[in-house]
Amino acid sequence: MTTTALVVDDEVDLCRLMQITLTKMGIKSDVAYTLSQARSFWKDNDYDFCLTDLNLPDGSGLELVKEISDSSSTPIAVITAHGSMDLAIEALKLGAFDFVNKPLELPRLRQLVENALKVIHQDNVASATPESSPEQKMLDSRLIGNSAVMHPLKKTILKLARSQAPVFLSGASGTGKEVVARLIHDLSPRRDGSFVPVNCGAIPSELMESEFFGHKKGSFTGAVADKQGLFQQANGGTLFLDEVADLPLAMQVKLLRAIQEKTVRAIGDTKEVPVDIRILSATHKDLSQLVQGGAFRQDLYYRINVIELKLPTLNARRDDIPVLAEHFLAMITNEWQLETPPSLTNEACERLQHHNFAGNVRELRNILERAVTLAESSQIDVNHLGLTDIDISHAQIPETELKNRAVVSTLEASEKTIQQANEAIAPQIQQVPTNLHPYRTSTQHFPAMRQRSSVNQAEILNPTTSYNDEESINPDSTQQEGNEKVNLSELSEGQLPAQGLETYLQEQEKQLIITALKKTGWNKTQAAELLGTTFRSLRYRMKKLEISEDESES
Ligand SMILES: Nc1ncnc2c1ncn2[C@@H]1O[C@H](COP(=O)(O)OP(=O)(O)OP(=O)(O)O)[C@@H](O)[C@H]1O
Repeated sequence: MTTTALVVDDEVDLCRLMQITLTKMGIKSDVAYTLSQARSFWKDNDYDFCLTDLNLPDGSGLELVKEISDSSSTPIAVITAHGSMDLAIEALKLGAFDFVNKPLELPRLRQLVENALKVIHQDNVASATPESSPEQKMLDSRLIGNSAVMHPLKKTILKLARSQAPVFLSGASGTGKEVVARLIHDLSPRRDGSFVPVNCGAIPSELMESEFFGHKKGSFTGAVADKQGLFQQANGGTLFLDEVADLPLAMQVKLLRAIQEKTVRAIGDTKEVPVDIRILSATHKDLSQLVQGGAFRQDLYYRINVIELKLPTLNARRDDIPVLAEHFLAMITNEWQLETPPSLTNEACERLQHHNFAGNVRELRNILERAVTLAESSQIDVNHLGLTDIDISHAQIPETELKNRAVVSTLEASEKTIQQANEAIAPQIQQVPTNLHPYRTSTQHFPAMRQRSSVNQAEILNPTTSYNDEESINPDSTQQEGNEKVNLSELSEGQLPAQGLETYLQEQEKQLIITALKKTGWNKTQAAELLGTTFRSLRYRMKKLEISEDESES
């Protein structure tokens, strides 16, 4: 079937040029010279896409964008006067899928039309198989969750994937911003191009320009060969600026220019190279606040934040926890090549649904990975989860307040708040799960506990027991017999680990495992016993922490 298009512009010559281009691409088109004519054509015909100028004799093309986007899924693109970026952004916000500047460059026009054709093709496939379009399947298999908040989110993602508009993904850490960015790319007409993720906070500022735009050989000391920048790597695809809030101000100016001009110039090069990229960006920080404080440029913010997509926290979609857990357990089974797929007991699943997830979906995945290594069988029960915060189902406390009260998650909570939390919750706690495995001691796992060594905190971990440091290393004293005690924490009173909690814990874990292995002459079965864990778990940890027998020499 022939594709049909409506072209709207009051410049006769330009319309003719566009029509010739479309005909060459196998597309039949009608031309309207005014807004009212365009409306009338639109009413009487069934076009596959529309291309409109914004400046029409009897009104603005933005009206047409709004009317068509509100009433159909037909892709509509706009033609803007050179430099009128604000109008282009407004059109994208209203639902236009792309824009092209005047004076019209034919390669750019062709590229826009090709993207439109891909979107039309996707729509045709989707309408032929409404229940299971390939796009819907991809979305459902990679963005897990069917809760009430996820439905509109998924619908928006499908819509945004068709557009070329820059999308800003906001939301707390671990909510799935990168997952969504990849999906937007893979569902878009750009899917055949590259998805290039870049962690803006991880590039040293002196290397940033070269990383983004590339360099020519010899342009500075150390530039031993030509290097392609990230913009060029993403040409034809998507550039994902993760942690965009961490861009230094000087780099923000250069980035803005490249995004606006759609050209880049490598360090040491004399010519600008055109790039065709879509920008997606994300941060867990409040970017608008950074703009207000002067740490982030308003013009760049405006340019990358054409459409904001806010991702919900896991606490706001607890209904999704079982299905997410099932998904991660299946992934773990696959990745670790487990013979028997692990599963959660009903109690464990319920406990997870009542956990305060400060780290969102990432935290859930980590909890499950740990639980699988700790469980002796394929059944994961509550004690394997190692959750030491308060079961929030028992406490009628608002979520925001709980966030402050969850001792594990918010180490910065004040002494007073923790005590208040204990007082409020203590009567309702029957048995807070404590994982007394040596690897998961309170001292080791929660270094900040030491600095606030009040009885109340210990009660949160176990209301019936208060540990001193020695006991917390291994409460099972029989296992400690004959073994010298290991000083697990090198932190002095009031200190937090400079290297961050995860690294600190990993170092401690490694130290403990090596100690046990040394004591048993590197016999893993005996070392596992000594550590009170399983052979399988020890083997996994050794692999994860890259402990090899070579270290027996050290
Ligand atoms: N809805 C989801 N379905 C399946 N996996 C998910 C989902 N959301 C997040 N994840 C998983 O959780 C982990 C964290 O996700 P991701 O890196 O996308 O989060 P983020 O919001 O970008 O985090 P950060 O702000 O820290 O960079 C990843 O392992 C990801 O695969």
